[in-house]
Amino acid sequence: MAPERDPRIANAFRAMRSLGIDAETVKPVLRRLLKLYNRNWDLIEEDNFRTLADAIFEHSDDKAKAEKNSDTVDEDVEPPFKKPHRGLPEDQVSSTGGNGKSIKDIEDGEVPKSSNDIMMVESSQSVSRDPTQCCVGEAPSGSKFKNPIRVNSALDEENSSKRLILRAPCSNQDANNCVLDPMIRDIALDRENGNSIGLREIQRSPQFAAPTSRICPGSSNTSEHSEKRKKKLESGSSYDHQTTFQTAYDIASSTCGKVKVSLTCNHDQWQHNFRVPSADEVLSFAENTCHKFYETTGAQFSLIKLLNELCESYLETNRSSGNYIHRSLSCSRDSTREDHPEADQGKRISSGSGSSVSRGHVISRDSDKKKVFHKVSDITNGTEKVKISLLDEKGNEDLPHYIYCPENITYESAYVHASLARISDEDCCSGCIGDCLSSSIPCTCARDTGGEFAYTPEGLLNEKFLQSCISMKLSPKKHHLFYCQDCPLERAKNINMPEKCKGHMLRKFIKECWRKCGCNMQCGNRVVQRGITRKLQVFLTSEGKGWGLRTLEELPKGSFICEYVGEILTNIELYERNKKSRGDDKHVYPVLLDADWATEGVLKDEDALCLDATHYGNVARFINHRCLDGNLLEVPVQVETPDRHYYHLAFFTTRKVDALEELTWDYGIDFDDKTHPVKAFQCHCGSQYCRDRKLKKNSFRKF
Ligand SMILES: C[S@@+](CC[C@H](N)C(=O)[O-])C[C@H]1O[C@@H](n2cnc3c(N)ncnc32)[C@H](O)[C@@H]1O
Repeated sequence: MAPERDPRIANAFRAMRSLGIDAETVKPVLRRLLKLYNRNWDLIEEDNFRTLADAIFEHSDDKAKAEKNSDTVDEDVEPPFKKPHRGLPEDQVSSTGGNGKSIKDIEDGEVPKSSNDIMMVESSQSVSRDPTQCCVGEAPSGSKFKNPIRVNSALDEENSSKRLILRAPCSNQDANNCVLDPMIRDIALDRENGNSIGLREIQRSPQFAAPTSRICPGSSNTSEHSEKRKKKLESGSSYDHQTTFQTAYDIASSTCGKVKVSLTCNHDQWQHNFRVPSADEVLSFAENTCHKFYETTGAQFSLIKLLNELCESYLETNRSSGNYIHRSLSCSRDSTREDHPEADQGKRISSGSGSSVSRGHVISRDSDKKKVFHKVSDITNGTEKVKISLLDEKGNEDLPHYIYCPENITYESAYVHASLARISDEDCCSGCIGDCLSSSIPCTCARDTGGEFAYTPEGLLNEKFLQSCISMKLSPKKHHLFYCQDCPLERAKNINMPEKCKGHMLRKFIKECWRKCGCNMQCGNRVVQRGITRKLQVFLTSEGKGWGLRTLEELPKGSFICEYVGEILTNIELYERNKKSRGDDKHVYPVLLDADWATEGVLKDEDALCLDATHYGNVARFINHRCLDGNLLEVPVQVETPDRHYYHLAFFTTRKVDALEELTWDYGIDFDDKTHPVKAFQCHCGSQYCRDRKLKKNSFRKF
């Protein structure tokens, strides 16, 4: 062994002792390491003797395994790391002995007796989510620990995982002091356990006093890394901490191999659940993502070909212009890896709604300018049955700021009264069973649609109903418009001298079966309430309309897409909001629920409602306007209340829509009316019937 007075040896023992590792355990491992590293102390001392500590734990692991394998182990003798906890039921706190000794003792060749005890939580246990500190309970009866266990939780930034540090006072010291005593076990928080925080023991050894810093070998990955590291050491190459926890693949290459795209992953060995995927797995996953989000549906598309071409382009660009476009590539030049800091800039960020967002850089070949693109895999945060992605391939727009909400929510004063008592026998089909559409005689819920259901058995809007709605909207002749006696819109503008009502469009309602009906949720007359089922995507439009919504699949005529969801506001509240915003907002998101305003003489303010999706809304808030020939039609749907001041506004396709087509509807804007709550904008709908374009033409003629 090394000379006893070598201060580095003393330091090594001291460091291990502070981790609760006794000298007898340290000695053989340190000796082996010194031999292995050719007495290169730098490697051993690095990171506060981390390598030494690792090696000790590996050694103990190996020893335990060897003991287990050779059937010589007495069943009652506990292996050093896998010892079952005695005297306590599972999921409970247990104690174990530990040894501690001074450097002096070691130098004297003496192994000191156990002086400390530790307490630890084993397996899963629910604890409070207090972010700083909490008590998880009293020590169990029979235990010498009389004080509650303290759990400190801390975010381990290096490993992006939360760690809990458990501290327990020992029996032979003052309890208050003991909380600060180095009798601490680190316990990793099992994040996959969701709300019930699970604690998993990382390390345990009867001969160790509680370590003061974390050492956590034991995952399968760690063994993999240990193997790799051992191989490296055996092959004589110098051991480098940096490269040990990296995986690097060359993914693609130019034909001559001069330019390469490689993938590097820095995965710290302490990150428990990290499984190193193969290059093939990564590529096929990425290729699927490309198909899904970038619509690279052609069979000829291959990500690997694309990346190889990228490498070729690198050379080509160099040849032709002498400029580099390499900034987001990791490029190997003459077999020497070059580090490009930008290569690592694709980050996970969080949008205002809490959605998980990928952000990265797109290389623009023309300008050599990097742009930021956004991809959100699910803007609904899991609140809808289907995921809805968001994609900005152009990198021009900030992510939308709002909170995704799958259902309407009352803001303040709106009167939305849905009660079972209000639903009369004529408003439900309590005698029905199963699917109302399968019955030979349509039930009472079809009464409002002329005794026929509005839906087909395939869940589409039936042709007759759809056509009559479309024709009412396309030609709102006089008898399709109604005029309020005392229009809430005009009243909001001037309560004392309201102007004459400008008219509201008459609508056909669908009435869906609901809670008081005897049918089940799969009944064909429950389409809107079952929610979104189609594959949709929010994307950045190229016509300057901002974000838009498109379908990722072909949609038959009459398909239900989504309903318009937002805050339920009274018309007055909307008016006040609009006044406050002073027209500064880039986009506006209100729709009026005015389909039934004509049925009552004078509508109360709290009954004149609208939906505003500015702050809270669903995917419908992204649907842009198109004059007259939009491929969607909005239909009022009665679900939970026969009171038609409040209803759902559902969108159905007016024709077959191809995959990737933008979905649009006619907002019914009067581009001349500057006072309407749905503010007119400069229309870029592109329709030949564009009303705004006509206005421009007209005003042009005037001049
Ligand atoms: C309900 S939002 C639609 C989503 C919006 N494009 C966005 O980026 O969030 C309505 C707003 O979109 C814009 N918009 C919708 N249709 C448009 C069109 N045809 N031409 C120009 N802008 C349009 C207008 O700014 C309008 O106020």
